[in-house]
Amino acid sequence: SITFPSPPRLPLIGNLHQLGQHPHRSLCYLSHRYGPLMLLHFGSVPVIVASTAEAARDILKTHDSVFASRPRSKIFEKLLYNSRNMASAPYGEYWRQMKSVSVIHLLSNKMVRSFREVREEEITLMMEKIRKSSSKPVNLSKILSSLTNDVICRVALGRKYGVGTDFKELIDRLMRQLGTFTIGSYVPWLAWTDWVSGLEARLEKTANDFDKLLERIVQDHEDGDGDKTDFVDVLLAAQREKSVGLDIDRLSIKAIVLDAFVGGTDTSSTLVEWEMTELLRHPTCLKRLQEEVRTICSGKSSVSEDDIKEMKYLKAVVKEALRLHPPVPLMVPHQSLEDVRLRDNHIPAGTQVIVNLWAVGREAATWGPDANEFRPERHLESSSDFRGQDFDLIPFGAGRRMCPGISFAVVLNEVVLANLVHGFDWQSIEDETDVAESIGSVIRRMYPLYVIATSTT
Ligand code: HEM
Repeated sequence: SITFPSPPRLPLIGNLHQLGQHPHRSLCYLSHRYGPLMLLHFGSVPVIVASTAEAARDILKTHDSVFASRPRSKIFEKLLYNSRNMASAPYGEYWRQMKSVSVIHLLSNKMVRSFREVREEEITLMMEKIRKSSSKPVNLSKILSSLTNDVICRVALGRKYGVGTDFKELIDRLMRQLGTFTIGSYVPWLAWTDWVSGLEARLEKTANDFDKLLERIVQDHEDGDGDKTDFVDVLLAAQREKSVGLDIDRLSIKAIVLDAFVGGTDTSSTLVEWEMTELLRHPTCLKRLQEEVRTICSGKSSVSEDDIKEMKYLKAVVKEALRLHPPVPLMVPHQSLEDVRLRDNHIPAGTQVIVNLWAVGREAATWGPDANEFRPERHLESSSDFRGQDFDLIPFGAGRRMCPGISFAVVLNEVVLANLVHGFDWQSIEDETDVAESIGSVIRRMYPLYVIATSTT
């Protein structure tokens, strides 16, 4: 049986009462007492929590293929096509095919490069919006959220569905519901409460509304001229030509498109939100970054993607923000497929595992006594990266289940941040910029970031 250290638990709810509002913080705190691999119980469900780089390596590298599945979740099943999307599909042939379609056809470096114009146009629009605020406080969080939504809409669907459209309203509803906690998943005999509370009916309505909308979008693509190359076009072409080895049906197409929104929108805007928050709290870092960007782009009205390559401090700022504020701090839960021995423990098939990326990024043993401080300089001399090889920094995960959207996300992030600091001087409206965190699986700021932007161009 699993003998990892365990905090004492209560009958029925297990350790759920110890998770609090910010489980990544509570679990990190517990790991200081109970160790890098702990056993908790969420209701009646045993869950292993890994909290250090070494423990993460055990799960995501040494035993990657064993821990590559996902636990079943009623919410995912209801909202995400019965878990036939990639992110929540159990490990197996279907998931493998979906992932290779995404990695090869949708999110490859070549595809990411092909969307450069979309990024540039949307960033220009964002900069104009901020400029119009003419030194009055502006809600940067909202502007960033609509930027990432617009970019992903254009890339995935071929056109924008912005604020005020059914699509945006539905995405917001879906994201809210995906973060819902269902007691029935952990305490099976209380499952009826989810039904009585109307949750199941609400989930079903969202899933149906979303499906109708996606169905219409796919149909429009089939009826259209077909010379565009958004995700839906690429998937429809692959289906026609049977070129991917997988007989992708209509449902898989809609589920892959849905993954891009669920996995890519909030995560991408949240990262810029935290970068700007930390830069405002650390004016010397902001100044150093502005100097770098403005020197490399002197005389230019905006920053292009070619300019970014030389920006070493920019890359250090991005790494430092990802280390301290990984947008998905507890990753997506994994589950073991078969029995395995992990550090002399027998782990039965079907055991859930959570890797606490937030705790890994703040480990004093790797990052030193100032691990909790924002200090981008620490990355300037180091060659370690966040692409899944160096386990002390794994904000996108590692191994088979690693985020397929990493290149897409990083290019967008770097060019957005560089343009923001190039085009404006920034001033916080608070004495000390707030760092309170939201609840949910993507951790953004609790309150929107209001700032004063003064145009420099
Ligand atoms: C800053 C931005 C992003 C961050 C920090 C991030 C982070 C993550 C993390 C931590 C995981 C879980 C890995 C695991 O369970 O082992 C993940 C999975 C995933 N991400 Fe991202 N992500 C980002 C952007 C994106 C984008 C832009 C897309 C798509 C357009 C995307 C699509 C996905 C998908 C489909 C999965 C599931 C992969 C699987 O289960 O095999 N993500 N991401």
